[in-house]
Amino acid sequence: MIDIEAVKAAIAAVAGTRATVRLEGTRLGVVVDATGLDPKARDALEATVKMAATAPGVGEVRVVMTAERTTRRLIAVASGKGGVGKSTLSANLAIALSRAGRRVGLVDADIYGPSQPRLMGVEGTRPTAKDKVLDPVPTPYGVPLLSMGQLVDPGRALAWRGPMAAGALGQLVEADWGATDTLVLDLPPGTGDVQLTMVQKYRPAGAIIVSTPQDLALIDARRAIDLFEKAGIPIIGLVENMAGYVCPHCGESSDPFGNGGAEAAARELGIAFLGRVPLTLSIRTASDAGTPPAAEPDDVIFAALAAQVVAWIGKM
Ligand SMILES: Nc1ncnc2c1ncn2[C@@H]1O[C@H](COP(=O)(O)OP(=O)(O)OP(=O)(O)O)[C@@H](O)[C@H]1O
Repeated sequence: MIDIEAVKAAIAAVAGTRATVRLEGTRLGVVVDATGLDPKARDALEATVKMAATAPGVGEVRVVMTAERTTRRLIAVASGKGGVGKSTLSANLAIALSRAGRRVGLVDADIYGPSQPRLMGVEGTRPTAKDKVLDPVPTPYGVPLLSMGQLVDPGRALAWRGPMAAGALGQLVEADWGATDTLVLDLPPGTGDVQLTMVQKYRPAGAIIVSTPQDLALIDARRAIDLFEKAGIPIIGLVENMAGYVCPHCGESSDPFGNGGAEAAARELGIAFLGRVPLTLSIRTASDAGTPPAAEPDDVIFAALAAQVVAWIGKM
């Protein structure tokens, strides 16, 4: 005999008025209104309701979460030229977004130097596939990953033109991402045909441009912005990487390339300025060792960038 009132009380204790309970024979169905919850809170509520519903005599428990599933958004990270820290930023932003409550996956589309498997601590891991659909590789940071480097041998993709690169990107983006709601896309550096074709075909919701202080006087950042404007993709904003040098010995910060230039450049270009990431030895060593600094409990730098991106997504 099932004590339905006790079961209802147990469910109400964790879900309040969000839950509606129905018993058919020994089958218990619970419909939970998940409106307004972020993806992680929604998962957590589903798990606690399931636990609360498991009572003596109950055969099967079915929990149905209502409210629309959020659509998966691609957030592109781009740079006008190589070596500005686009991959480092993509990895750390993906982790920081995950820590901010989003369900995040990372797509490494950088055919010229796919570095995400190393940055995310899963170098040498190959994804499996089911019916030709790839299964993203889990990483120690709760952000599953697919990388061009896991599909093709280094060097082979270098000569690809746009359509081939976009075809390969399709396998990464259309993989089995499950409940992932945000895909951070690490684009190849530059603003040529490969990047334009990828962007036109997979239409990111928005783009983040990474630049360094010494590039800002140059036209690279502007070229990257033009690329997205041409494709009709909104720019989320500009991140200045390697902004100021933090001495590993005394912790003092200095600005060999001046200070405030990026913010002024963003203003001039008519885009938002998302923040600066300093040039520090620890960012380089931690990233290269596969232990991204955004995963550290005391991270504030990448968390602040992620907060801006979450706010931008919220306004969409
Ligand atoms: N803020 C930083 N402080 C110190 N080192 C950094 C910082 N950002 C990136 N680096 C280092 O700079 C190098 C280049 O970074 P990264 O590979 O992320 O650049 P990229 O723009 O993605 O390059 P590519 O165009 O080759 O893909 C790496 O060794 C990385 O560890």
